[in-house]
Amino acid sequence: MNDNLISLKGISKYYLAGKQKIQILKNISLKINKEDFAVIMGHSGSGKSTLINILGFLDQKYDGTYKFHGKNYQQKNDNVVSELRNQNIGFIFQNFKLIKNLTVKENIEIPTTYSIKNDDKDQEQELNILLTKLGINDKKNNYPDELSGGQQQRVAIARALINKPSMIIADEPTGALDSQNTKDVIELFKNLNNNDKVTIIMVTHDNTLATVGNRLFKVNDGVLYED
Ligand SMILES: Nc1ncnc2c1ncn2[C@@H]1O[C@H](COP(=O)(O)OP(=O)(O)OP(=O)(O)O)[C@@H](O)[C@H]1O
Repeated sequence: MNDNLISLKGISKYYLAGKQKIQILKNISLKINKEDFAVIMGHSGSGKSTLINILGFLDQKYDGTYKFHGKNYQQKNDNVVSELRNQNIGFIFQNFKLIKNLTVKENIEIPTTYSIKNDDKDQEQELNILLTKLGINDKKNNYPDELSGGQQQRVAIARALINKPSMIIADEPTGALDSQNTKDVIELFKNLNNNDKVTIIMVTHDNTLATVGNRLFKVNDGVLYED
């Protein structure tokens, strides 16, 4: 199967520094298929976050063409793009980005506030399945501060998965984790990719993770290479 999910053609991105236009991404072309687990590496400041912000529809200001499932969303209004993001993409960050004064359960349910309402009972069941799968079912009513780093990242992963996204974008998801938790997160990603057919795009600085996916990309000074 070679089902195309993402197609970038000639993507360039510029920022203004005073009057000077600085090119951050340089003519990037790329295809990612549904079954891919793509790892993106590169030096600090090379443009990785800029690239995944575009892939995740967090940034619509770029030159070139981005097609998702064969469709171009660059000119669509914010509501259409938010819905697309909410229903298709789960985001995971290095620092978890959990909300401190919400419980684990409440944090995970945040994305469902904006989606078409499931039956409350279905949602509760869905949440329990997810928490059990991630080994944090006993932490449902705890606050993020009461959890270890590895547990907090699993909460963030549950939040990313609650709407059943077709794609996960993970920016340094293991950057704040020890080696055992890193292994667990990668195993989970592999499982999601293999069994649940979730596309994974993961940025990492960790050389030991270069080969965990089936695709390896390197960004060097705004230019993308496939290894
Ligand atoms: N809003 C902005 N305005 C101006 N320049 C920016 C902006 N955001 C990013 N940059 C610049 O774009 C370049 C690429 O940044 P980006 O965050 O994509 O790098 P990165 O590869 O993700 O780095 P890191 O590994 O440190 O997270 C950097 O030189 C950065 O300073």
